[in-house]
Amino acid sequence: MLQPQSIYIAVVGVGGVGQAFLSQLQHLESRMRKASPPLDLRLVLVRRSKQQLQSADWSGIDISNVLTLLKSITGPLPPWNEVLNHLSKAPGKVVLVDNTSDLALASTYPEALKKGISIVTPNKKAFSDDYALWAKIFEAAANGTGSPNAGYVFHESTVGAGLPVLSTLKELVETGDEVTKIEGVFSGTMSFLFNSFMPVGGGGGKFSAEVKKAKELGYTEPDPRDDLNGLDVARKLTILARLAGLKVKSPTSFPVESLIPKELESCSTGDEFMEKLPEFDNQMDELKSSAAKEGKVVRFVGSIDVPSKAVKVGLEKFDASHPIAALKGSDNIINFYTKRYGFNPLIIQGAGAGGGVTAMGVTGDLLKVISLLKQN
Ligand SMILES: NC(=O)C1=CN([C@@H]2O[C@H](COP(=O)(O)OP(=O)(O)OC[C@H]3O[C@@H](n4cnc5c(N)ncnc54)[C@H](OP(=O)(O)O)[C@@H]3O)[C@@H](O)[C@H]2O)C=CC1
Ligand SMILES: N[C@@H](CC=O)C(=O)O
Ligand code: NA
Repeated sequence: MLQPQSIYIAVVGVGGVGQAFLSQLQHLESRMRKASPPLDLRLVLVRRSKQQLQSADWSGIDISNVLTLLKSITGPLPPWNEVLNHLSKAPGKVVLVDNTSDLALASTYPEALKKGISIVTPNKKAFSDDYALWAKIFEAAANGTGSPNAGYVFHESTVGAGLPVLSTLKELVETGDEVTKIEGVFSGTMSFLFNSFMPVGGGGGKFSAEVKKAKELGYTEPDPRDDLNGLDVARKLTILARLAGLKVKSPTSFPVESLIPKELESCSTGDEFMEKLPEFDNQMDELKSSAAKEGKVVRFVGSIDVPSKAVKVGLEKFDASHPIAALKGSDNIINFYTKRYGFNPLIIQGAGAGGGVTAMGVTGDLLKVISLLKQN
């Protein structure tokens, strides 16, 4: 009998998104095994910050037992360049799933792609840091201008988690529409915070308590200061602006409003910051009552005006009847204004953070890579 084609999967990061991804991978692996023709999706490497588990002979790791197996690993973490070299010698195509928020790891994507390793990731760093890294990634990738033997790269979950934001924008651009403006709520954490701390109609909890909840729900970045300083939204807008054709230099090259109180800017750890944040709840209460006096609520939004190349991120006041004011939970709303859609934007709305919905975007990207690899 003909052996099914094998695709080798390496996963880095097993936090909220990584664990949800592993459970979706298990589901996909079983579906692909029964498909016609069958496909063998084989997990061959799992790595976290201090441990790595590797399938010695490419035979695969039992997905259901990964976390327990990882815990038993001791000893030093192998250097990442050695891991990439090892993966490039796999007996078939390799897909690297980066579920970390590590910039150093993201900076090795061009090298991995040139070695024929495909990448799917929710990690925004590679696509939103210096423009030079973005350019190197797409010069190396087979779905950029790289060699057909190079790897493919997809990163849907870097904006709006699993919502089809990047695929929609790419299709608008590739089918010749002209995107003039993109605006909305791009952070699940910020959406959750303002929807629960300052709901339409009044009431709401203490700001610092809502930040704690957002972290517990898995919405925040590993360090919640990366959400509250506006940089997470700035990174998402950088990615969208670049896909819309603007060569945005970096996420700090345009105005970004931070919600970090001045006095807490010097906190050395995220834990210290979380501990001291309740002392500043009064500042956010003042913001809430001043907006309420005008019959409005405040929300954290972003926009890209393509013709003027203006990108900005920060707080804005909205009437209670505005769709942005009426968002619930961790919902994002992304409005694409284009020549084809005229005055009424194409709108994408739904949960913009959380392990399951983010992993869905990553698994969806894996499916896109599988379908491309099957054609080769
Ligand atoms: N949470 C969400 O809703 C969304 C998240 N994202 C993105 O998804 C990514 C993961 O987020 P999330 O799962 O919430 O984060 P977590 O903090 O829960 O998990 C991060 C994981 O990455 C591992 N890790 C960190 N640095 C390294 C490294 N250098 N080498 C190997 N492993 C490393 C950590 O290891 P260890 O377990 O040892 O600590 C951990 O397993 C981030 O880039 C985030 O921006 C995108 C959209 C939505
Ligand atoms: N921390 C981010 C996670 C998704 O990108 C957010 O809250 O939106
Ligand atoms: Na998305």
